[in-house]
Amino acid sequence: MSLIEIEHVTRLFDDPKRGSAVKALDDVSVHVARNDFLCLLGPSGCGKSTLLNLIAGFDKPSSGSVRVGGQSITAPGADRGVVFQQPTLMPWLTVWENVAFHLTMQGVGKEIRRKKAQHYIEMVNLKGFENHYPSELSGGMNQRVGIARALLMNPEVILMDEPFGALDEQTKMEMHAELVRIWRDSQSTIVFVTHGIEESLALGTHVAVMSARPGRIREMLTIDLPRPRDSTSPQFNDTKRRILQLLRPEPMAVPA
Ligand SMILES: Nc1ncnc2c1ncn2[C@@H]1O[C@H](COP(=O)(O)OP(=O)(O)OP(=O)(O)O)[C@@H](O)[C@H]1O
Repeated sequence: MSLIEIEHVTRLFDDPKRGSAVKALDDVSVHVARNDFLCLLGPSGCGKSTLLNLIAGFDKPSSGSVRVGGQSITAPGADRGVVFQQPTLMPWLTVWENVAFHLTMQGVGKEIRRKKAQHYIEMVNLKGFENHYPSELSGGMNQRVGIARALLMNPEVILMDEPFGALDEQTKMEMHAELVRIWRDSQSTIVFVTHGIEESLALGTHVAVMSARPGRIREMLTIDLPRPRDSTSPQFNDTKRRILQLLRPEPMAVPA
């Protein structure tokens, strides 16, 4: 059984201003196995975030079903950690307090919170910054705090919506290496939204290439390139070319 099962999902959004509806997803079916690293790749507006939000439980499909671990998703849950493009940290809390934020909400004592936070702070390579505030860190470091916060809940699935979109190329590449290591160490399952072809190939075990309006899965690719991924290798570039072909707009049917 797959850990995540998305079956024939359609999501329509009402557009009352225009008296119509937007079909953000159209009959999307995706299965994600435990320990997979799935990248959802496609142009702006193809429904990547909509699909991620359905798995997170922030939204419900108009038709079809979304299950994680065999359970139908109706709301957010501790089995799914979410990392957004902006790390949404509390500016008045230190790094370790931000990482342990969910435990504070659960009324867990300070000593246990501190200890648990430390484990994940070290996992994301932020040792020494425990008592810094978000404003004292770089964008990449803040994003790592957000990742540590999601990992601390030990979720079965980590959902990431363009988490490195705001970072410069150099930092992004460092974060890719870091995230692959974290994914391996924590043996988690990741669904990662991106519009970057190279990013999807640097990270994923699978890439779901989506097409725009209505959002559909054009193809699910298995990426079995050796790690660390070498973006100059012929195999990497062959796969990149294949994805570029898939991302080209589908030709309109020509009347006979
Ligand atoms: N809450 C909403 N109400 C109305 N329309 C919506 C809503 N959320 C998304 N949409 C529409 O659904 C479509 C898919 O949006 P979505 O944000 O999922 O795309 P995306 O692939 O994540 O785009 P981007 O890469 O630009 O973030 C778009 O046409 C968008 O306008």
